[in-house]
Amino acid sequence: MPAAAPIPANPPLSKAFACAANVVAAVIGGRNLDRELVSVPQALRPAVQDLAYGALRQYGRGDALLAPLLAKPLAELTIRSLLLTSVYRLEARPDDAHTTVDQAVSAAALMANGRFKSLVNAVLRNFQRQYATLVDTALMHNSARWQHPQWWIEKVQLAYPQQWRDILTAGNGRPPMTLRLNRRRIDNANIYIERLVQHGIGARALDDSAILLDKPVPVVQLPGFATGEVSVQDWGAQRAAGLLDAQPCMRVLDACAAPGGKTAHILELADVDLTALDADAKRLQRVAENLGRLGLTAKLSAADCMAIATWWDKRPFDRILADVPCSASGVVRRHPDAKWLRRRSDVANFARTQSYILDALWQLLAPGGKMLYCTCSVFEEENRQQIQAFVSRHADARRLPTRNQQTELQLIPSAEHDGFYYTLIEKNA
Ligand SMILES: C[S@@+](CC[C@H](N)C(=O)[O-])C[C@H]1O[C@@H](n2cnc3c(N)ncnc32)[C@H](O)[C@@H]1O
Repeated sequence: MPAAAPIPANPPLSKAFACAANVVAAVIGGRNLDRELVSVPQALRPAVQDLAYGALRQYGRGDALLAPLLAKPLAELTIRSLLLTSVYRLEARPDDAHTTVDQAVSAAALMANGRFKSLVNAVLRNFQRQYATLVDTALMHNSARWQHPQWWIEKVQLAYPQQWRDILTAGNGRPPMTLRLNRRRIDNANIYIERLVQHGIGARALDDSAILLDKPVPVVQLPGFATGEVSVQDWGAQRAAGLLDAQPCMRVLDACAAPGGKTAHILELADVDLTALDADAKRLQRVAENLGRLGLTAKLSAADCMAIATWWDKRPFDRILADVPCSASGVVRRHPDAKWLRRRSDVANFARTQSYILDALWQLLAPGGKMLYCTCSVFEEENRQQIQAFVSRHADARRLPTRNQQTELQLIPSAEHDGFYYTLIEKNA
């Protein structure tokens, strides 16, 4: 096999465009964005990631902007994806429009035997000429205006008559990067912030242990990361360990643990006897890595938490964290592919699985014990409706206050945290 040509240190943008177009086409075809990005050569990855994330974040808008410029829908998915990434960059970098068009046309020459080079050139030049009219027309479509599928917009509007615009807008933004201090190692956020500043990283404290960075940085640049002084964890996710209220020596189950952010936080706050399960053995490996870096220990088991007979030793748990698989509608800005890949029916499927998981885990809870149910969703079927149905099925379940006497906490995505739902349920003694 001939050796692959080496990629230069600063590869031309055309290569990034061609590669991003392939990634976006794969995602439109149903593949996972992050998994596709893993196979992108390292030298190209930052540029490809920016183009692919950007194009997918505003896919509804890009699609509507391009439609009037194409005589008929473009069957060649990679070329359509090249146009989507080009339109994203033209809007994001209006100062660099000449380079965008030039490099996108060069990318087209590298793809599909160069058959679409003239078409790409013509579409992008027309895009520039007709921009104002195209935007006016596109914004008449809801999915272009709010950059989410129509069914998703309707669900959020119905559930949040006041806040739906904020929720959708937050879903289209760039996610914040937040750190969690390991309170076993550092007990004052301001001390760590001073160290960040010495490393040229701006940040502010959100509470005693959560620190919001002014902008994301690679973890290798964080002082003390490798030695377990801090972890990266969204502020909304940091609510879990405190709400669970695990006390020293308790038996705790983290039933859906990977990659282990909440597992580690629980262990940082108290010396508990913790079992961390995940159905995905590969993802469970990340729990092991995270705990190793932080110097923490738990019993790890790759198991389906509902298949109790395969892993449970019949000793009840005092606390259970059920951070269940969900639509991830509260963290869509971190996974912009999800909103276009999901179907309305997926939400009902997630809700069904969540109810099975809840019923299975309830059998494992000691009388007087507490189970914390958590999703990173803003959809009611997975949250309020799920828990209302659960307590009506289980006469021995009682909901406890989470904050201000409310028995549930629905965080909507904001500049400071992602969207999360929490509710704490106690089993009658
Ligand atoms: C929302 S993620 C958990 C995030 C994690 N608690 C954290 O804070 O890092 C949901 C996890 O549930 C796992 N999962 C899905 N179905 C499961 C099942 N039946 N039993 C155990 N784990 C399951 C998935 O593999 C996924 O890792």
